[in-house]
Amino acid sequence: MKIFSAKQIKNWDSFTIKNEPIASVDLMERAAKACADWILKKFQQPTSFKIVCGKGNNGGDGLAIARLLIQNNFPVCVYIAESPSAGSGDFNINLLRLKEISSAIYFLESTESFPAINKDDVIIDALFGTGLNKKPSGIFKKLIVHLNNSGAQIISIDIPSGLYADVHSDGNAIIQARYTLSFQQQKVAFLLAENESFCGEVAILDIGLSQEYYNNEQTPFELIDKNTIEEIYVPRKPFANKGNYGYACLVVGSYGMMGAAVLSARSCLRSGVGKLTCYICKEGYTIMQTAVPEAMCAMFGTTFIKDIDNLKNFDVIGIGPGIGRHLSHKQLLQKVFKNSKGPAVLDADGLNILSSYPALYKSIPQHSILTPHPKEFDRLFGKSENDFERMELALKKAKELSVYIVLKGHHTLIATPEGKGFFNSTGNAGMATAGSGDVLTGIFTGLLAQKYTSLEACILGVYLHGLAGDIAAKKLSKEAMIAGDIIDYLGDAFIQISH
Ligand SMILES: NC(=O)C1=CN([C@@H]2O[C@H](COP(=O)(O)OP(=O)(O)OC[C@H]3O[C@@H](n4cnc5c(N)ncnc54)[C@H](OP(=O)(O)O)[C@@H]3O)[C@@H](O)[C@H]2O)[C@H](O)CC1
Ligand SMILES: [K+]
Repeated sequence: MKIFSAKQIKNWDSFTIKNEPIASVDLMERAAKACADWILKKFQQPTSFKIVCGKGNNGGDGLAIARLLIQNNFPVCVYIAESPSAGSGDFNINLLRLKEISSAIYFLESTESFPAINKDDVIIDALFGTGLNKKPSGIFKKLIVHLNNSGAQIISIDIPSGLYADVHSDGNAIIQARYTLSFQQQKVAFLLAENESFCGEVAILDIGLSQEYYNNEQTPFELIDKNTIEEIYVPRKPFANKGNYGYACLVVGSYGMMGAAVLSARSCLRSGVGKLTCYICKEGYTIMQTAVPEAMCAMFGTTFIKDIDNLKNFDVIGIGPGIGRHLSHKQLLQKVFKNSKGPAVLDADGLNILSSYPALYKSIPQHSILTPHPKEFDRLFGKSENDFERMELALKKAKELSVYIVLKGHHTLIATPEGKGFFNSTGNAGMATAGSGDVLTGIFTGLLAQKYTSLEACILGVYLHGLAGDIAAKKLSKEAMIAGDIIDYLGDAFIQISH
């Protein structure tokens, strides 16, 4: 699903109003009804709502929600933050409509007029939406702090007030929502870790914005969903043999880190690869042959891999999990880069070694997949001040080096050489566990070997990895699940995407 900027969302709004056609106040009513329906499902009597509104359309949504909740017999007080603005047209229409059924409407002109808030109250935050155009200051800033300090649950309408939808919200006072009810689609700000404490649980509500605008509008950002996966996933052919599904190579493991090697080998095989050889150190031989009998082994070095050969035999090479940082690994990387038939997969210590030799960056095979977590990313490309800056840098570097950068996180970002950014929608905090990244490397290597393109392998890989993690968390809990469980549930994940 495409993700639009605040400006594009505004245009989407106008396009819908003009072409559906629908009066803007009726579109606001549709948005408010979607929010009220969600709230009515979640909260029972005798919840008391305090709705805090600005004077733009976000505030208008708040007023319409107030009316709908009152009509459902909930106690509702409305507070409007005063400003010199006359209020948007639809705000004013909704204010008149609300006044007909309620007198509990208060204007906040100073901190003295701020309401006392009970911990059991539920606050609905409709102060600012996507129209935020400067840092909240003065009474607005104080109001945001007052609401955050109240200890009451906050539901933000469209976006937590104070947060920008698609740029870094540098030091802004921002509402810390328990829930954010946003319209039609995710916003980039919701997908970045730096905003986790503001957005809470995000629910996306369908308000019927124009499909035509959605189809025709271009954007660099997408959220990977079921539809994206349906377009990519290729079911196995009935007459297939293992030769049809590629020959992968993993350069993995060292003394004390054979677990990473085993995890990546198992996940590579569970991703459907035809054949796999693991390049490992001698001391890992018995471990690998016992733990993963389906994989073949080639051995070099005693405690770590010293050298490799015959790389031309493989359709794809994955390098990194558990190899440690040894001086000779520079040559190892050079050999892999030189002998790779196509794109390679680089992870963990593979990336750490690479970051010590920036001169090697230019020789990374075209369309290779680099899978750094934020710290590895910073080591490779330099520190970023915030998540937006890191995202932009990932897009720049992916283009510059003609590689796919998979920046791992809660919503993993795939930065492509074409300048696009795909966010993953599967996965959970239980996957923040040792070995989870090794599993992902195995999956990418397995999918590339089966002739998925690098972009397809990235998208399908992160989605399957997250989905298997979600299934594991459901069965075992986020706490108890370990990386090996992600592999164990890869089969269920494949079954889900193939139906
Ligand atoms: N397409 C949709 O998704 C729909 C969205 N709706 C809702 O509309 C808002 C966006 O409404 P908009 O009126 O454009 O903007 P806001 O309500 O967010 O606020 C704009 C007003 O606030 C003032 N402003 C902005 N920043 C500040 C600040 N830091 N301090 C003080 N005041 C601020 C600004 O006034 P200026 O005169 O200063 O420019 C604006 O007046 C969207 O988020 C949804 O909630 C529709 O209801 C349905 C369709
Ligand atoms: K809001």
